[in-house]
Amino acid sequence: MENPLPLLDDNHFELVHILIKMAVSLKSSGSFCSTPPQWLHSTRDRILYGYSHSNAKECTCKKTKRPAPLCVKATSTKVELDFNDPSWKQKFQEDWDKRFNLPRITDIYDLKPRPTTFSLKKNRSPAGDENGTPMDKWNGYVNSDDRALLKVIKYSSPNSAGAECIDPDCSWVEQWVHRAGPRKEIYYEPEEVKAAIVTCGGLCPGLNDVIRQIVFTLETYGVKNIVGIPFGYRGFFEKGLKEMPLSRHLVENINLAGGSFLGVSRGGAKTSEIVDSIQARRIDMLFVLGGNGTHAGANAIHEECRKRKLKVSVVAVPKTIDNDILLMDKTFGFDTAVEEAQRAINSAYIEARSAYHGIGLVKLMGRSSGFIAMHASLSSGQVDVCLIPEVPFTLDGEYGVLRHLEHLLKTKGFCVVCVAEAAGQIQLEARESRAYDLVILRSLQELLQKSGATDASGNVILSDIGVHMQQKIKMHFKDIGVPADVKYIDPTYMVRACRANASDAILCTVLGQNAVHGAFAGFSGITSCICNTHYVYLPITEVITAPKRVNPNSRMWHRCLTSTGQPDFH
Ligand SMILES: Nc1ncnc2c1ncn2[C@@H]1O[C@H](COP(=O)(O)OP(=O)(O)O)[C@@H](O)[C@H]1O
Ligand SMILES: O=P(O)(O)OC[C@H]1O[C@](O)(COP(=O)(O)O)[C@@H](O)[C@@H]1O
Ligand SMILES: [Mg+2]
Repeated sequence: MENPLPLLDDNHFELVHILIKMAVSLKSSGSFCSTPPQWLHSTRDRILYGYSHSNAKECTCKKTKRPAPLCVKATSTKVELDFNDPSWKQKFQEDWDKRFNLPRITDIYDLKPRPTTFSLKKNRSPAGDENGTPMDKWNGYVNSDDRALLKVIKYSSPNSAGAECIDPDCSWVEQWVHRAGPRKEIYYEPEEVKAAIVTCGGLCPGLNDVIRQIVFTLETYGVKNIVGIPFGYRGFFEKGLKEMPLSRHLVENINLAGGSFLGVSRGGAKTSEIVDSIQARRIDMLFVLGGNGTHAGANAIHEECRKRKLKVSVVAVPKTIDNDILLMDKTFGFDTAVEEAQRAINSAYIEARSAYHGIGLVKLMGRSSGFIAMHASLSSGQVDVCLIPEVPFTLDGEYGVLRHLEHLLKTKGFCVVCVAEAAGQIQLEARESRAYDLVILRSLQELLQKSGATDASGNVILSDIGVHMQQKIKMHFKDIGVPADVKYIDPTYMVRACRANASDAILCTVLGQNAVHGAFAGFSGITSCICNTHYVYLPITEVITAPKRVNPNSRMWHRCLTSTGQPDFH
């Protein structure tokens, strides 16, 4: 097949860089820096970015005509901040509060709450316990004004490792998000509630743990009508797929196995048909377990329910081994995937170590980010080269990976390479254009052909970087006449089909319970997650603007480099 993109030399490459920046600048209709920002995150109507000091004088804010580091357009309400204005921080925070405000069914309905039926003190009625102690003296509930801090590091300079700054001085700005948990007042009559659970996307360790906890918690509130929607969103409209009644008894042991008790699927999400089905089935609460695609779907369902004025709470729980959802510490399943992945790395190490000039090669999943590869490399401690999509690399040439492998065979006698599924193949997306995306585009051209094919959900189907590298390594050592024994391991589906490990099982338990508390509190269009070690609710809109990626300037990536000892490969 013909390469759709010509190979570019450095000058042309710069030119493409400039053209893309112009496109991004037009698309986001915000100010844009003429040199690549250190980090940038934007959507069509929102753009939030920071600059390194070295870039400080080089671009201009569209509205204020000040140098770009003095302005940031940070909100969906299009607030543009002028950092010379002494009240910029207050403006930022007001806007932040608006963005992170949780949508709730009372936004469209005038509903009166009722005292909760959720109590861990079994013998107390909402009116008071047998000793007359009123429920409101029991401090087991989360107050609606409780908040958790999203960021806790105060960077003293934008040049601090991994710094994420709002203004050029990297001032301390409080970014509060809503604390998750049971509220004293609820907006549903549990006896009348019909609750549904659906699991979408690819498999992930912990799906069954979350399903189980949602059922347990719903029953604790007094819900009797709980159903599972089979095979993802497809189960809402595909004829012949029947909803499954769920109870504590039925789901008691499902956490002992991996996979999803309800089944999963990709694609086929037609929001209006799904909402028709929700209406016809008289579902009041919908719990959606999935990744970024599923979250986008959940938000669309939430919006459509609002449009139709349906009293339905849509609450998501972030699932993906890729750990690629914004703002949260991690998604459930990620820890387990890393643990399994390091077993594959260990096997590759043993094979390589035991062979004459052995090269162990492991490919790990991650559709758009290298978190599993980075963490498995760190946890195993056996990796000499870790390649992730966020960091550019070349295979050939003086600074290429192959030359380094030669060096490792010569000095150490063997080596282990861990490559992330998307390494060298991240698509350039204008809305999240970063300096290194452009280099990745180049390495994509050098490394692989793009087929342009997508899966049923619209995710780009990547080329097999593992097989490609295996062939390249073999050919290279044959060409230079050095023996090399390459052993390639692809543990892909083994990594995600297993049951959750201990830390994921706890995470699933908390997130599942909190999802139910969120629905009873009347929230909708939210996700139940962990941020900065605390359990919180975030509006779905804030977590789906782009996939989360490894920050090459972060301490974690630097630690990975320290551990592998690899050089820059470009
Ligand atoms: N932008 C979107 N809007 C609505 N539904 C979506 C969107 N993207 C994906 N979906 C639906 O969400 C489900 C899961 O998406 P997928 O990308 O396969 O997995 P994941 O949610 O794990 O990322 C699929 O049924 C897909 O059709
Ligand atoms: O072969 P499948 O089922 O399409 O899944 C492949 C993808 O699933 C994942 O494991 C997880 O993806 P999701 O979280 O989007 O489901 C990716 O790492 C991988 O690219
Ligand atoms: Mg996904």
